[in-house]
Amino acid sequence: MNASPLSAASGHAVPLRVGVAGLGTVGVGVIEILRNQAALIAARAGRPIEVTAVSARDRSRDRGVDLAGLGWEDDAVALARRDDVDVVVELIGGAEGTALDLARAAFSGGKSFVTANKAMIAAHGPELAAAAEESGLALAFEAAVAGGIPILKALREGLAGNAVGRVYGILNGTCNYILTEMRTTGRDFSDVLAQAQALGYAEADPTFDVDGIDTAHKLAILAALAFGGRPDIDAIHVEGIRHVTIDDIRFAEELGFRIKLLGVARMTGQGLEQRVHPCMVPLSAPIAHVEGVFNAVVAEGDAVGGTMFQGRGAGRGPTASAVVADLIDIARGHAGPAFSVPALALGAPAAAPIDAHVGAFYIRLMVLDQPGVLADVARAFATEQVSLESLIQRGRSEVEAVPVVLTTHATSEAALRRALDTIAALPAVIEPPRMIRIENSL
Ligand SMILES: NC(=O)c1ccc[n+]([C@@H]2O[C@H](COP(=O)([O-])OP(=O)(O)OC[C@H]3O[C@@H](n4cnc5c(N)ncnc54)[C@H](O)[C@@H]3O)[C@@H](O)[C@H]2O)c1
Ligand SMILES: N[C@@H](CCO)C(=O)O
Ligand code: NA
Repeated sequence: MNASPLSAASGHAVPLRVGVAGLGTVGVGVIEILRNQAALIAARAGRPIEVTAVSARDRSRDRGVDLAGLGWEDDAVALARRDDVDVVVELIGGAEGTALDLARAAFSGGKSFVTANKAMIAAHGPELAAAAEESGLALAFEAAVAGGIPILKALREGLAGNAVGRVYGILNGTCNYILTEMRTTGRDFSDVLAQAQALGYAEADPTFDVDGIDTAHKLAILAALAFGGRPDIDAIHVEGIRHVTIDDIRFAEELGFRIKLLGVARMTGQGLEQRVHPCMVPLSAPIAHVEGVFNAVVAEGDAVGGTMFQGRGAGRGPTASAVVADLIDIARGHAGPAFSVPALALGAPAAAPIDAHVGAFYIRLMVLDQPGVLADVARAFATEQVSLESLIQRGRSEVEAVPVVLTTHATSEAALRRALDTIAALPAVIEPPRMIRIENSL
């Protein structure tokens, strides 16, 4: 257990002593905020919060923060055994390995644990929450979802009186930054990704960002808080943004949409639907205008209706802001359960398959403009009872491919996929059809 906030003998506030593992983008940010705002934080927490020890890979590296006077551990797990550490903050990353060893060691060593590691919480959150709760310790991970936006607190506390029907959002700053820069500058994907990495937004392995995996980790955690189940990454249908082209972005604008990578979790008659994929979002929806590194989360409760939270989802200051808020909760002595119910009460809701999804679709085909092609395409949709809403064809060439863009009315995903299989096999369709789901109900 942490030391009690007030020393009985002196009446002086006892500091909360923090060990930080990982001194990269976020770790350095946490040390900076705790130092730069020490007086304000002590006043709010009722006692000072002080970093006493750190662990990182290279002791000699200049990180722009003064580490003099701090304990140093080459092995991060050793932080969990130090007498001068009450709370361990893990900012290394990775679902397994050192991060997980450190989390387990913290709880067995009687220390609370704060992390920004969504990969680990999505995979092991319930086990770690149970270990914390058994010992009266805190597990907190506000920084893991939507960076600086206090969305986990909002779901756990502010919306606690609501049954949530749907929660969705832009949960990856790197992807939103890439899509925004592609649209506004016309630059290509890899160029913009390198910039997001330089700004400290991207994961150590940026395929986690661009392939939707990071969004899925965050959605699994959000859904767990919103619907009271264990995070279930395997139940999430995941697609990333690699296939989104400048052409798609331009067609979207023309059709009155903007392309966003969304994570959506919704309770349906067939179970909990969880999906991560690029979406065509109507320009009239507020979330269409959340740009750059900004994230947004919309949570819909039965009593409150829709609520939207917006802020920076990645980067040093925003992410460290959330870590420090968790530390202040722990210093105050009211961190609450890690999820919105005790870990042992987390359920396992049935998963609705993606084929059961019903919605409108944007389809882009690259076709040779020969007589009869569009008739064949239209017939494939008609056979599957897929009703078309609009069609755009650009250019004219019987030897070079031209784009044909179609949008559908609401239809079942299973029927749409069968139609696309038929269309992909047409000789005049020379690239795999590209499909982007349209979200009209935002
Ligand atoms: N950067 C962001 O915007 C952001 C936002 C939200 C969450 N996160 C999460 O925060 C965590 C840290 O991310 P980051 O961007 O600061 O990463 P980073 O790569 O900048 O920093 C990680 C640090 O950990 C150190 N490290 C690696 N292995 C170690 C070990 N065994 N012992 C001690 N130190 C070790 C590395 O040397 C590095 O300095 C990750 O879980 C990430 O998913 C990052
Ligand atoms: N790589 C993540 C960091 C924040 O979790 C992002 O781009 O959103
Ligand atoms: Na957050």
